[in-house]
Amino acid sequence: MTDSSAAHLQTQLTDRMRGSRWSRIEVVESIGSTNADLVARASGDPAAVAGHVLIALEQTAGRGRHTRAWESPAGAQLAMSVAVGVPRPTAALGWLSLLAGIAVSAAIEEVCEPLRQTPGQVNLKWPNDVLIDDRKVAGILAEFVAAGAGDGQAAGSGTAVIGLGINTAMTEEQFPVPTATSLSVAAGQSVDHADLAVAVLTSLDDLLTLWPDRLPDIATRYRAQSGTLGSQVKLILPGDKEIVGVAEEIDAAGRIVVNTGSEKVVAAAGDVTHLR
Ligand SMILES: O=C(O)CCCC[C@@H]1SC[C@@H]2NC(=O)N[C@@H]21
Repeated sequence: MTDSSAAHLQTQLTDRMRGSRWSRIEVVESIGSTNADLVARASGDPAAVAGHVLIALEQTAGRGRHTRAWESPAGAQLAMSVAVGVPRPTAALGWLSLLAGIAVSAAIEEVCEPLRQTPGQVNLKWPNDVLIDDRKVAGILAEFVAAGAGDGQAAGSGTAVIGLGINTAMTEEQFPVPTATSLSVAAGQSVDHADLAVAVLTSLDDLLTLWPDRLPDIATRYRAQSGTLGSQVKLILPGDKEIVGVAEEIDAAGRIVVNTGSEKVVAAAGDVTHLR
């Protein structure tokens, strides 16, 4: 029988990620929110938490974008947060969550053979929803904790906590919305959480070597994986204003640029629907 305990997963991951930027990997059976936990730790000692990874087999108060709740039923999702040191102020902070989307979609394609066969079947909806056949399989929430005045770090520096939830074994009955999916439903394959976590952490490690100095290289990879860029989209902006247009590009700050025909709207946040 395979050992699916938190302690076993932690030992496997610590072993397999040795030598990477991920200096400490912790796996817990249950937690409120892995993001909330790392954010709290980063607020106490920002420098000490960079490189930490926290995984939970279950979250009881998972956090989604726009203060929504996020469901993480026991054993059915890879729920993981990583802490990344941000040593100096940068306008490219928004790219961290986009970069995480690339890492997640690449990892899914790596571990799910059936999904690798059809390029574009796994794609990204701006900013960082990971879709399979237009249904959401993974979400990402990046939060920034600025270093306090007394931390001895440069102003504008801090820690980014990037949280990601990948629905691995969730069933149709467990989906919070009909537009959700999981790897088992979409690919008909059960995925080993250790293999998936290693693939995500390795890909993140690689992509972070390009951030923030080589944004064009990250942008090229984002565009290749994006279902949004070049498409006709509906964008609901904070405050509920709706626009329709072609998603043309992502700017240096990670904002989407939508051309409505009469103007170019640049948005840092919002909800996109792909129209075609
Ligand atoms: O699409 C979204 O709304 C973002 C969802 C992010 C969920 C992950 S699960 C691990 C980490 N901990 C949380 O509380 N949220 C993120």
